[in-house]
Amino acid sequence: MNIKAGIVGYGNLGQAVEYLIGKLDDFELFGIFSRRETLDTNATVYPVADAHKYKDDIDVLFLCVGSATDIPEQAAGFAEHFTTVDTYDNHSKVAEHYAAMDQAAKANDNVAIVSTGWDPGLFSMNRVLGLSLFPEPIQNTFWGKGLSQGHSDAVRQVAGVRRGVQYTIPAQDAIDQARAGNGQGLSKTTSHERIVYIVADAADHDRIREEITTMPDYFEPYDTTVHFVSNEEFERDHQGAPHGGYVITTGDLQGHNASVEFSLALESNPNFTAAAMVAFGRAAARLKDQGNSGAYTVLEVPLYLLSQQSLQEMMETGL
Ligand SMILES: NC(=O)C1=CN([C@@H]2O[C@H](COP(=O)(O)OP(=O)(O)OC[C@H]3O[C@@H](n4cnc5c(N)ncnc54)[C@H](OP(=O)(O)O)[C@@H]3O)[C@@H](O)[C@H]2O)C=CC1
Ligand SMILES: N[C@@H](C[C@H]1CC(C(=O)O)=NO1)C(=O)O
Repeated sequence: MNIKAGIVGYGNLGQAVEYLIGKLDDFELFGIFSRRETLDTNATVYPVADAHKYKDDIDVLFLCVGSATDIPEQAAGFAEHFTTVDTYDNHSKVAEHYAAMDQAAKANDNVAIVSTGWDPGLFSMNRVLGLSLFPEPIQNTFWGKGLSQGHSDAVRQVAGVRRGVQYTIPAQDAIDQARAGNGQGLSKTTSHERIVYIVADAADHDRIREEITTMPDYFEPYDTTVHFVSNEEFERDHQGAPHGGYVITTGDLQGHNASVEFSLALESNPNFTAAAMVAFGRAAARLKDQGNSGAYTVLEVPLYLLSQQSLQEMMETGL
């Protein structure tokens, strides 16, 4: 299958999806849809407002836009015209997003795989797997130390923020407790701190700090520190986007302890997120080709559809 792909949004994630599509022999890039007229790419660039004109040229549209505002405002409109994949990661509003995408996709015989990536995404899959194994599971998720793209996107939406990033730091003793089977009672909010670096005018600092630290869903429950730095410091100290994390599940099986851990160590958060997104793009094209429509979470997509191999090939190699 040769999958014709489009990319909406040419930020960290969009550039990483473009790179990966260029490396894979079952995809070809139709073009990039952006709010900006010129981008640093050799690919064809189209105005994002014109995307619907190319609905018959694209098999899968990768929505590489921000989750804080872009996805809620734009994604369902794309699902009316395209089979889509997104990385929506406002966990408290995933059900709302799924319902909107399901309605738009079903009405137009499209597939929409939502909230791909690693959290939500691969971590979601491993949380379900871990919880399914034990009568009384104890499960904890930890992120970092690293740069959260979703939280960084969220701070960049605050008026007056010229540049911004957010780092997530887990408490090592909490991770140790979880690994020892003592994770019950640990909370994600007390097991992590969030550090934000912002470039903004001094007159706006107090307001920006207040807006960030009280931001629902992203920062409000956490211990969050906001630093204001010069553009030169930002340029010097805040390049790259490493990240990672752990899903740790422990339980007792007839008096025998078991510990299940899924971990990620990422030099580049956007490149890894793109890898998960493109694998689900392959699955989206296949689901559509099989005559399906509507929204899918990563939990509803048969795993073999992500692979470049067929199920038969995987069985013949012994799984
Ligand atoms: N589920 C998961 O595990 C993960 C999810 N994500 C999600 O991915 C989302 C996108 O992340 P990321 O790519 O880092 O966000 P970016 O801020 O880099 O890009 C988001 C959008 O901003 C616009 N943009 C980017 N650069 C510029 C610029 N210089 N000037 C003007 N506009 C710009 C782009 O649109 P345009 O080209 O039209 O200007 C782009 O679509 C995050 O919000 C996060 O929610 C990320 C990582 C993991
Ligand atoms: N969605 C996250 C992926 C992980 C990282 C994270 C955090 O640091 O809080 N939560 O989930 C991202 O945008 O990077």
